[in-house]
Parts: sequence; C-alpha cells; structure tokens
Amino acid sequence: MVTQELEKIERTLQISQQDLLAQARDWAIWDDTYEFVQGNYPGYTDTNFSQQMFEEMRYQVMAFFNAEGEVHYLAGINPATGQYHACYSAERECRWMAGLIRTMQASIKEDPEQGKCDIYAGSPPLMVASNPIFRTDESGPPQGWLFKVRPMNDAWLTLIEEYTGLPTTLSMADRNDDGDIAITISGNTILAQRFLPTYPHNEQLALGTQLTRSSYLASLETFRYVLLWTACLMLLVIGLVLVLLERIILKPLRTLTQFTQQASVDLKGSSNLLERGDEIGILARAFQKQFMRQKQLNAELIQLSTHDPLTGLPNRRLFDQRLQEIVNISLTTGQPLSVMMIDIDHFKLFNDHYGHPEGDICLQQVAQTMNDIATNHGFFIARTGGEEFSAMLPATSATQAMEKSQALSHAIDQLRHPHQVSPVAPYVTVSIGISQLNIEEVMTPSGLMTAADQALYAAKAAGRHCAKVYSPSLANASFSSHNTPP
Ligand SMILES: Nc1nc2c(ncn2[C@@H]2O[C@H](COP(=O)(O)OP(=O)(O)OP(=O)(O)O)[C@@H](O)[C@H]2O)c(=O)[nH]1
Repeated sequence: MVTQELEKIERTLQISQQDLLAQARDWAIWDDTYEFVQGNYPGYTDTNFSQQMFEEMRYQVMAFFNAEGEVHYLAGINPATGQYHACYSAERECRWMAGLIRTMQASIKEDPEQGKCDIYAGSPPLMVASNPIFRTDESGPPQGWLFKVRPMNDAWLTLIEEYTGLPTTLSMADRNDDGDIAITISGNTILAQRFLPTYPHNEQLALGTQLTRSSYLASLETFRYVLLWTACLMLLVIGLVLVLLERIILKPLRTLTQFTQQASVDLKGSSNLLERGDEIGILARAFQKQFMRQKQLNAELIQLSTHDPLTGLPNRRLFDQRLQEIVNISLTTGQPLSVMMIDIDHFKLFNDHYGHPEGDICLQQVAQTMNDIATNHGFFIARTGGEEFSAMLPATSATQAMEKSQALSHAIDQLRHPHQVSPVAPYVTVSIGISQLNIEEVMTPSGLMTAADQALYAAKAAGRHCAKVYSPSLANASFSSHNTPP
C-alpha cells in the first residue's frame, strides 16, 4: 500500500517534469528565440521577461546559450534575496547562478541533443528542462540551447501534496542504488522513499512519503473483514445454488431416471413427476406415453404370437408351452392330466360344398362353442391345426375327459351348423381322441399328443362323431390323423 502511495507521488513528479520540458520546448522552438540567440532581436528580452512572469511560472532561472555553448542571456530570481536579475554573463548580479551555468554547459557538452528534464542536486534540488533552439518549423541548424529551471522547494512540495493528497518529503541522499525503495518503520509512522538519479550523478534525490501506520492497518483490517464477508456470502450463495440445483434439477432427474427404469413395469407412484409444469414434467409425460404405447404394442404382439387370428383361440405355440408346464406339474404332484384332440368331420367336403369363407365362419362358431364349454368345465382349449383343436384338462382322468368330450360334442351338435354333404349327419360334427398322462407309458407332452392323435384316428375309423380313449392296441395300428380313414 505504501509503495502504491509512493508511486502516486513519483507519477506526479514525472508529470511536473514533462510540463517544464514542454514549456522549455515551446520557447526553444520559436522563431523569436531563434533570432534572439543570433543577436537579431533586441526587443525580445523587454517583451518576454519580467519578475512577475518568473514568479507566476515558478521559474528560478532561464538561460540562453549560443551555438558555441557560451552564455547569451540569463535571467532569474536570486533565491537568497528574492531579487530578479537579467544579465549577458554569470557575473556581477548574476554571479549567484554561476555554478548552475557551469553545470548546464557541462551538460551541453556531454549531450548536445538535450530535450530532457534533469534534477540537479542542491538545496533545494532544481528541476532543469533544456532544449536546443530551432526555428518554429524546426528547420536549420540549432542556434543554441535554452534552459528553464524550477526550484523543488517548499512551494513545489505543497503543490505536490495538494495534487496527491499525500505528505511528501524531499532530500538529497548519498547512495548508489538508483530506483531503490527504502521503507522505514518507526512507531506509528512509516516512511517510504524512492531514490532518483540527479545530475551530475554524484548524489541522489530521496523522494518520499511519511504515512501513519494505524490508518493503513485499519483499512487493511476493513479489507480483511470485507474479504471474509465476501467469502462467507459466496459460500452461502454457492450452497444455495447447490441446494436449488439439487431440488430443481438433480432430484427430479434422479426420480425421472428411476421412473424410466420402472415405468415400463409400473406407471403408478410417479404422479408428482407427471404433474410438473417444467421440462422434467414434459419429459416424464412423454416417457409415460411412450411406455404405455410400448406396453400396448407388446400386449398386441403377445396376443398375435400366441393366438389364432381367425378364431381368437390360443394357438399351437401357447398350447405346447402350457402343456409342457402342466405335464411337469402333474408328474411332480401325481395328479391326473388328460388331453383331447378334436377334429371336424369331413371338413374338406364342407369347404368344397359351401366354399372356404363359409368354412371360416364354421370354424369360428365351432371354436366359440368349444371355448364356452372349456370355460365352464375349467379346461384349456386351442386351435392346433386347420380344422383341428386340442384341449388340456388338468386334474382330469381319461374317464372324466370322456364325459367332458361328450358335453363338447353335444354342444357342437346343438349348433346344428348345416353340413349337407357330410355322410355322418346333416350338420357339423366332431370326432375326439383322448389320452391320459402316466397311463400306458405316456410320460411326455409329445407322447400325450401322439396318443390323443391315435385315439382320434380310432374315432374317425369308428365312423366319426364319437370319442375314443387311447389304448396300446390303437398304437399298434401305427397311423396318423393326417391320414384319416375315409
Ligand atoms: N375354410 C377353412 N378351411 C380350412 C382351414 N384350415 C384347414 N381347412 C381345410 O380343412 C380340410 C381338412 O381336410 P382333411 O384333413 O382331408 O379332413 P376332413 O375333410 O375334415 O376329413 P376327416 O378329418 O377325415 O373327417 C381341408 O380341406 C383344408 O383346406 C381354414 O382355416 N379355413
């Protein structure tokens, strides 16, 4: 902080130097001055110089040198007497500035280009700006040099203090380390000093500021306090944002994720999510719609793959699947299990006579009738072939199945669906083959179905419109229902 304050004073010093250099340049690059140093403008001094001008401009000395570096004209206010003097050499009343003039001449020799603002060591130190003398358009060779000198006295310090608002100190120091900063702390005061080069280089100017530590420590304390509160406030805001983020986005997103994982199984229990008015609610409703559609499609697909489209009865795939399950249960529990194979008599003749569409209607009516009986008697029926149906009867012996087959056959007779060309009856009739699991070495689903098929063949052979229970003697005949007797 102290260094920053000191830099303010340094910047002000630089501005002050630039200002004096600009003023020296203004005078040096001016046709009147150009003529004056060549002795061609005798009225120049009367027009331009006065004690008042020096006081107002805070100049101590103005010195003009000709092209040879010799004094052409000098003017200044003697700091010891406060008297204004103007001379053509550093003698008599201008003797007090002789030392200064020598330093200026040494500077010209060292650097004829000039155009700079040095600080000359002294008490007080002097700010000295110099520039070669040219025409206003800067043409022609330089005809000499102009130096303007401003004392860095108490009045100058007061101006700097007013400008910077900082107490400023100025002294000469005998050090070699240009540009260094020295900080000295003593009790409640802190002195910061910058050491600046002077001309002709054997001393340094110590530009400093003396500050009260307590006021800076207090502002440091305030700064720490503000920092602490800002940090707390930021933590609070971050915490709040995290809580809101958790409540508004993360939690609903987690719920949505759970919802998407479970929704295909159960769409209930997510009503909160579905009622939300934001994007998450929109997403949840879209997901729900999609899942419902998917469920519906799945159900339709399952129905299509397991049911016969013409009659609506379960198909062979579902029948075989269920049969496998029920056979396993029966073999484990020892409960009886029977199957029936039902085939419409002379259905080919029906189709040939009435046409295929009528055959379809007949199949639908027979299927519907058999399904009603199956529902009433608690067994499962499926369409397992063209005009062939199969039923499975859990906890039912072959004898009991025979009774149920008669109920089935009777119900179909009662339909009185016309079949004029049937050699059996003027209406549609069925033949039924029955087999029972665990009887006569029938132990597997396929064995059960083969036995029922053979019993069906026996029923067909026996004149149709009847039911037969499988026995090994039927098996010896070795035939198939797809090759039924005429
Ligand atoms: N309309 C119709 N006919 C079918 C369908 N599926 C199979 N059929 C017919 O059912 C008939 C079965 O004939 P067959 O196997 O010779 O037996 P059948 O004429 O019923 O004679 P038996 O079974 O010996 O009494 C064939 O004419 C098939 O075209 C179907 O979905 N619709």
